[in-house]
Formats: sequence, structure tokens, C-alpha cells
Amino acid sequence: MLKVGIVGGTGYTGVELLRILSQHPQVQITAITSRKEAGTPVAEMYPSLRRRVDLAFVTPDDAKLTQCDVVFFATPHGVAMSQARELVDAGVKIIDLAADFRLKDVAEFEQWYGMPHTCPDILGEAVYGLPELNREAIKRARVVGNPGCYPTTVQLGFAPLLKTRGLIEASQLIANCASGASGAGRKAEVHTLLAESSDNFKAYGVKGHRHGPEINQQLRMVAGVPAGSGEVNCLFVPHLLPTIRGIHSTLYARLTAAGRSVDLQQLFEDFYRDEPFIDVMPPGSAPETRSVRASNFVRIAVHRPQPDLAMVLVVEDNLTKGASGQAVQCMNLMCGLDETLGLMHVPVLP
Ligand SMILES: NC(=O)C1=CN([C@@H]2O[C@H](COP(=O)(O)OP(=O)(O)OC[C@H]3O[C@@H](n4cnc5c(N)ncnc54)[C@H](OP(=O)(O)O)[C@@H]3O)[C@@H](O)[C@H]2O)C=CC1
Ligand SMILES: CC(=O)N[C@@H](CCC(=O)OP(=O)(O)O)C(=O)O
Repeated sequence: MLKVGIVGGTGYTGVELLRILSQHPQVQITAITSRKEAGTPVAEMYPSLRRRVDLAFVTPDDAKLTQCDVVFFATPHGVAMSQARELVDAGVKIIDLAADFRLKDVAEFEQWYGMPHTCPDILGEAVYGLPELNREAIKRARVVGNPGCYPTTVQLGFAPLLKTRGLIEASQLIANCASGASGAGRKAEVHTLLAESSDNFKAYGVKGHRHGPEINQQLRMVAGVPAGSGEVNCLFVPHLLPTIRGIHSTLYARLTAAGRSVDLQQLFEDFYRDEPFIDVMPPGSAPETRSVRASNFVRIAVHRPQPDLAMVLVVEDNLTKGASGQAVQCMNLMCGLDETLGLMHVPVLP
């Protein structure tokens, strides 16, 4: 059994980790932290976990995290990097759901997250935790930077088109993405209030969003071009959906002459044939966010609405494949377990 600690157990990704890990056959949860709720039984705050989780929240200082095999950070940006050195030195594997270990360029991290990076050496060895595109490195990793929720959909949607060079005009990619309000976390923010977000739909971050540099870093990696190269460039526009869970991403890429001769449906089916969590839907499909709710699955449909245009529709649950489910998928790989263990829940519908 793996001894697992969760830092930040009261947030939305924290409670999603608890839902998944409390049903995982190889995990014993040994510590769940909250500074504000220390002493409160977890199941008192989240009755969904009654008879599943018997622990009470403890402060991070009382959590004895160095005795864990794996520690998840479901905390704001900047928390994991402040504790990573001590845990790595104690032989603990770390999975950070925030962005401390995603962007490889320290200056870019500091620009977008507005804080100094306090452990660039660990950032150097950290592995980007998107199993479908980085599986072998994740298996060997001590520290994983779990991807952002939007970047997961954008990378999975564009990867089949980018992996073979020359199929698309890669410098002019467009990603229009929409997320449910749980993507903003449990903290109070005006734009996620019921009266602000329900019966409404709007773009945000239109001057630039921190997931833009993450998306471009990773798409360049997939395409095999140097970091910072303008050869691959994606415009990313996030929108707020009046739902609780779910991301829907609509991606556009102009096809080159070579790309126009490719059967896109076949390309996507071949690319994801052996992936347990990626479902390439039949031609003509329009995947719905509710078809992946509370599951680790991603559904993808590829279309060619014009002879030289590829359009890819991608749905995921932002809290599961977009955060906690993906983190558990990484834990399974890092610990030599079956990658799908504890993650094959059928989505909840309606
Ligand atoms: N929501 C989503 O869909 C996604 C979120 N993420 C990322 O995952 C992380 C967690 O997100 P989410 O669950 O939504 O966030 P929440 O705001 O809902 O929860 C944050 C948690 O962190 C704890 N916390 C806050 N500050 C500290 C600190 N300094 N030290 C220790 N614990 C702290 C809080 O508890 P307390 O203050 O009591 O200690 C709380 O349990 C964020 O970095 C977010 O960007 C990534 C992908 C998707
Ligand atoms: C709807 C909403 O507000 N979503 C969040 C994205 C959540 C996430 O995955 O972001 P990080 O892990 O990178 O913080 C946002 O746009 O800030």
C-alpha cells in the first residue's frame, strides 16, 4: 500500500483527490491538510466522504509528510516549491497540481505567476505530467508538474496534427476553450458567484492568460521544435461556462497541402488507439461535457469543415482529467502500478 498525503484537502481538487484515492485499491491516505479546518473531520466538511475517509484535517506542520510515499499539492501556486526540497531529500514523490513545476523557463514563470521561483534546481528535474504525451519520463520522475486543465485539452487535441511535421500551419493555431466555474477553485471570487456566472457566457483573460505560455511550451515540445520557436504558436482564449464541471475546447488549424491529403479521422484513431482514457468519437460527433463528468476520460471529435481547415472538439472534466484524475494517473505510473487503477469510473449522466 502507498502512504499518500494531500496538502490542501479542503479545495475542489483536494476533495476530488479524496474521492478518487479513497476508492483506490493500493492507497492508504495518511494525512490531509488544511490550515483553516485543522481538527475538523474530513467527512464532516464533505459528507460525500462519510464511511470512506475517517481522518481529520491537520495543519501542514503536523502532517508528517516526510513519512509518505507520495504527496499531492492541491494548493495555490507557490506552495509546493516551498516544501519540495525537504520532501525530495526524504525520498517522497511529489505531484503538484498547481503551476510550480510546469513552465521550464523561470523568467516566464515569474512573469506569469508574479512570484520568484524558489527551487529552480527541482524545476529542472521535474517532469510535465501528461501521460499520453510523456509517459516514460513520468515513470522515472520524482517530481511531477501536473498540467493545467485547459492545456490538457489543447495538447491532446492538437498532438496528432503536430506529431507528423508539415500537416498544418502550426504558427497560427487557435484554441477557444470554455470551463465550468469549479475551475476557479473554492475561494470566493465575484465572477463565479451564482448571480454573475449563471445564465451568462463570456470570454476572460483576453489580454493573455497564464495557460498560454504553458500551451505553447508543450505544443513546441510535441512538434519537436525549439522552446520559444515561432514555428508553433497558439492563440488561447478561455471562456467561463455557467456549469460546475467540464471543459469544452474548440481547436482550429489550417491544413497544408500535405495535411489535406490525410484522413484525419484515421490519424486520430491511430494516434490514440492504445490510450485507455482517450476516446476518439465517430465522424460527425459533437462531444458533450456531461459525457465525461466526474471521469478521467477525454472525448475528441475531429472535423474538416473546409477543405483546408481541421477543427477538433475536446471535452474533459476539469477536476478529474484536468487535475486530480490526471494526478492519480501520474502517481500510478511513478509507482509502477497499472496506470488505470482507481480511475475507470463511468461518467455520471445526466
Ligand atoms: N479547480 C480546477 O479545475 C483546477 C485547479 N488546478 C490547480 O490546483 C490547485 C488547487 O486548486 P483548487 O482545489 O481549485 O483550489 P482551492 O482554492 O479550492 O483550494 C486550495 C487549497 O489549498 C489550501 N491552501 C491554501 N494556501 C495554502 C498554503 N499556503 N499552504 C498550504 N495549504 C494552502 C487551502 O486550505 P487552507 O487554506 O485551509 O490551508 C485549500 O485546501 C491550484 O493551484 C489550481 O490552480 C489545476 C487544474 C484544475
Ligand atoms: C474557470 C477558471 O477560472 N479556470 C481557471 C483555470 C484553472 C486551472 O487549471 O488553472 P491552474 O492550475 O493553472 O491555476 C482560470 O482560468 O484561472
